[in-house]
Amino acid sequence: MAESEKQYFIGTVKAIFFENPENLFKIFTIKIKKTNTDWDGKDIVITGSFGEISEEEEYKFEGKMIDHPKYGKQFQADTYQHSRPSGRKELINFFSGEEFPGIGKKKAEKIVDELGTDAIDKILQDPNALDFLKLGKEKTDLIVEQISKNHQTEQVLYQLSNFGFGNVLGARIYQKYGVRTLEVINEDPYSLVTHVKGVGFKRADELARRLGIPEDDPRRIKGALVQFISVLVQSSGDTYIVREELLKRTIALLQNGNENINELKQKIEGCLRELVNDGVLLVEDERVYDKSFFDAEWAISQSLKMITDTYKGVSWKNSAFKKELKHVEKQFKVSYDPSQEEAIKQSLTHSLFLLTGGPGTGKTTIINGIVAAYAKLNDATLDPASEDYAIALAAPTGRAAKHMGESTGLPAMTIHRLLGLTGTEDDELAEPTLDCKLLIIDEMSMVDTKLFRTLITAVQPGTQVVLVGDKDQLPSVGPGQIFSDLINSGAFPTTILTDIHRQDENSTIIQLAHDVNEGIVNDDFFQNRSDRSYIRSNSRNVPEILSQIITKSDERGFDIADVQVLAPMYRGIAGIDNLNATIQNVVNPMTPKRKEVVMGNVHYRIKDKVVYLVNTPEDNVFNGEIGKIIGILLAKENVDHVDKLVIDFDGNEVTLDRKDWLNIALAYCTSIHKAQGSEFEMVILPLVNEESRMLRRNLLYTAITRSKKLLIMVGDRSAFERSITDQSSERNTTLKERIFATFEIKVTNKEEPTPEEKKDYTLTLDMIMNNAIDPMIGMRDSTPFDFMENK
Ligand SMILES: Nc1ncnc2c1ncn2[C@@H]1O[C@H](COP(=O)(O)OP(=O)(O)OP(=O)(O)O)[C@@H](O)[C@H]1O
Repeated sequence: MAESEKQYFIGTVKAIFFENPENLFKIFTIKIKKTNTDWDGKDIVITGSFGEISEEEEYKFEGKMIDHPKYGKQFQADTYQHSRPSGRKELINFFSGEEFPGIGKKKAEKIVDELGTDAIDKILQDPNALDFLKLGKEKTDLIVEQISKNHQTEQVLYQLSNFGFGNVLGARIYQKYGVRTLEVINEDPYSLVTHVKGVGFKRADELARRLGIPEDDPRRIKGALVQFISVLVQSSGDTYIVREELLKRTIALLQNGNENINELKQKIEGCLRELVNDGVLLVEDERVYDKSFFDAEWAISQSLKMITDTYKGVSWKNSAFKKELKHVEKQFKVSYDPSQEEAIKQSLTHSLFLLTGGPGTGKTTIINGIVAAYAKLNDATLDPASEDYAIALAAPTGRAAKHMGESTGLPAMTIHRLLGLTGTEDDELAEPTLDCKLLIIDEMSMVDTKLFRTLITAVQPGTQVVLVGDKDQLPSVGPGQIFSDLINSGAFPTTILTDIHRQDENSTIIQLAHDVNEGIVNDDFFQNRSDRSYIRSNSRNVPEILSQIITKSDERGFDIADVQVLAPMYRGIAGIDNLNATIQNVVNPMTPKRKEVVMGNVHYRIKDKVVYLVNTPEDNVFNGEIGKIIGILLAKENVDHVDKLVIDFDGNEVTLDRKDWLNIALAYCTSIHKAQGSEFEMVILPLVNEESRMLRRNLLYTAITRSKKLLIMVGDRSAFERSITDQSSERNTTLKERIFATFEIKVTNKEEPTPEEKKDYTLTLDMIMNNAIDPMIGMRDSTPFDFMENK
């Protein structure tokens, strides 16, 4: 075999034994006709991403031989083609065959004489290549269509690989646009930025350059604008971008030093107008929105107005309320304090009520009271099996929903489940309706703009809605700060609970959380108490210290399921990925006889603690749920020939094929964001100076409040101090303004944000023009995905 020649196999597909519909990955065997490798078997297993592969058909596969640790030698194909007739005789038979009526042997000979032995390629590249036959347009088109139909998918994937897209991304692009892929790309490669996850502006830009699209082409400018809006909204959590900021960033990205900046700016503004005309973006005053966020904020405020307008009030008197509350207090063996009593009353007498409070202030106790008193006063049934049952309880995470269900004794579910959402892009288009009279949502701080839009627009006239949460926790991962915007609008009755009721003499964690929330930094924070301690460490020593703590906690009888390490970031020596590997080696190490499967850099073994990263309602597993691996089924041991993991999510056993392992991660250490809505017996919290740009009060507060019994803080003292003193700035949203407008609330004395509250928009156009400032400052080595997701 010549050095430069690629390894190939030509053969007929015998049996396809694995296909992943998501990414076109397939595994099959072929009967070999020809190869330039030294493989001397009759068959070979081929793996790779392919469009349509049909059994009994002949293909040529190019790629390389690999030695799979379990399955032995296989051929990993990176390109493939339907075997084409190549010799003169074969080609003449092909063209004169039944597939092409109207072409006899003579005409077939003519084609090969004229176009040569690569006639098929020539016809695929140029649909006019057959014009010389003078068959007439209709007939010629039919022949060209027939040829391309046979070779289309592979043609597209082949072309995509020429464009530099790997198998996975290429397959994803093909899945989006199908046979129109090349047409779409040629027309506007930047549309990939909007439509295909994983293709960013830079990638589309490289493609555009190859296709000869000029640098100042409007398609390029629009691609940059759309990309920036999407990245900035996701990274900042804002629902819009300040126009000047967007222009600056776009100029900085597009300029190459030669053009006139003012001209470029005008062009960008022209493209911005076109995107607005096309309904992709929306500009209002100095704000630029992705139109879907603009619409969502309006839809939310209008639904809230409908809910308050259609509420008819109550038929019972205050004396009846007082009487029923006494019964409820007796039932729950509790005596509600005045603010708690007021909260229950407000919730029962209003269409929409907001309840916020820190840990242990009695939110759950109040929800119980609301439900019980509501049932009594409205003569409503609490029997979920009854046709008349009309109470819906939900929370953003499975864990929080479970907690709600356990404390009320009534069915509670995730908001996704309640609304029949799938957790995929399709949710954007969903318009569910909610058939209930009382709706209570817990952990409201985690609900983002898009989810709240779907939730609140589903509510029917006359429903009473109670939204409960802790406004001081981290805001939602997705854009928006719904709960605090609703509270700060002042448009709805709200109770802010401040008194701590949890009676545990030895507990100092809750008080610590409240102190952090008030910005109190003192020595007490770093003192060791019976339920919390602080261990000073730099980032390098964090893994070793954590290993020791976990070994000790194991000796003290803590189940690893109850011990949770929470960290702010994925990267770094004290980051989530490294700590997971470290802890796994301590609590669940590999031994020669154990089974293990590997995915990327992650090893999975029986007993490993894992977290689920997406919503799969059909299996009843949701994002953030923690489970334990209880079985590993190797491909060679099962009929499907695929590696499988069996995971126990709290009694719900789910089997995941290898292709679904992207949906899980090791969970000895998770992000603080992911832990929202969950509580753990023991929390270990490493914070180090390297994470300084992430360290904010609400992050530390959220982490501390996840701990029920024991809290161990490890890291740089200054990292903790900074977390307490650095308040996060408000997100930029306009929900409050929409509420003011919809509810016709006159805003007087509108407060200007303080300089610290304003986002850091200090880059001036001049500085960028002079190349004095890196326009990607603060963004280059980090994205929100660094700490929001694990990929
Ligand atoms: N008025 C009260 N009198 C006595 N105990 C109370 C009162 N209110 C709440 N509690 C008790 O305080 C503890 C904390 O209450 P609860 O769980 O309702 O608070 P929470 O705000 O939901 O807290 P978290 O968010 O941490 O779960 C519980 O043990 C509860 O029984």
